[in-house]
Amino acid sequence: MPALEVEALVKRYKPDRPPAVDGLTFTMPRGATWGLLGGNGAGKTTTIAMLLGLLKPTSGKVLALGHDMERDRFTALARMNFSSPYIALPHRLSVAENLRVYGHLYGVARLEERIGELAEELHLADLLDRPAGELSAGQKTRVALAKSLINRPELLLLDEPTASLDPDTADQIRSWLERYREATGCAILLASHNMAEVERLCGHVMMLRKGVVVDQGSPDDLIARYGRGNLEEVFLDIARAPA
Ligand SMILES: Nc1ncnc2c1ncn2[C@@H]1O[C@H](COP(=O)(O)OP(=O)(O)OP(=O)(O)O)[C@@H](O)[C@H]1O
Repeated sequence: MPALEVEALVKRYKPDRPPAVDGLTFTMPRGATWGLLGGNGAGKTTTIAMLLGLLKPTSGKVLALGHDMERDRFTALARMNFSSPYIALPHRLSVAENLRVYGHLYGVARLEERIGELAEELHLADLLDRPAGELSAGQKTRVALAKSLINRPELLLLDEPTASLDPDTADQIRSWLERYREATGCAILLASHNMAEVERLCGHVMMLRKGVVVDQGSPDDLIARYGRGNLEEVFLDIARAPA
């Protein structure tokens, strides 16, 4: 069974505006890491919000780990998780309290042990007693990632997973994500503007433009097909092509 099956997904926010996502169809296998790329406003966040069931699609269908997100959302959500720089954690709660709240929501067994593991792996030990609202942007990103892993998800949706991280920390997080995927077989869909990150982590990328996938393939395939030296150059070619 695939991690995600998405069929003809459409989101139209306003009847007089073009759809933000316009007929997205794809099947992402278990254990894969895929990238969702596109310029500002291409529809990445809207797509992720629909995949999570946070936003109701205008039409189309999403099956996450075999569960229909319209009818059986809560069974699917227990086995998946997400992280986004756009969703703030409760500000007054400490980092540890935040992780406890989410851990309880997901019914995580041996929660304190899990929080300890994540604190060690993501170097959060010094932050556990600090209020989430007082952290720097990069520290918040790491805490959001810890939150997204609290229930050992089988499907992880990451919107800009290394936003605001310094190059050293971002590199550690990417290595950690690779190890997590290898150890657990978790499927990861990530939206990112960092092409080097996508080239390193993703086996397949979908290029979105105005809510439509205009090209897709492995980073190596795309680079070869466009006759370019890296994914950033491919991205620029696609983004600047006439509509
Ligand atoms: N709540 C909303 N109401 C109306 N239009 C919206 C809403 N949210 C997003 N849009 C529009 O939908 C389109 C896609 O936006 P979305 O946030 O999904 O893009 P994105 O690819 O994530 O962009 P970015 O890289 O800037 O984060 C944009 O044209 C945006 O203006």
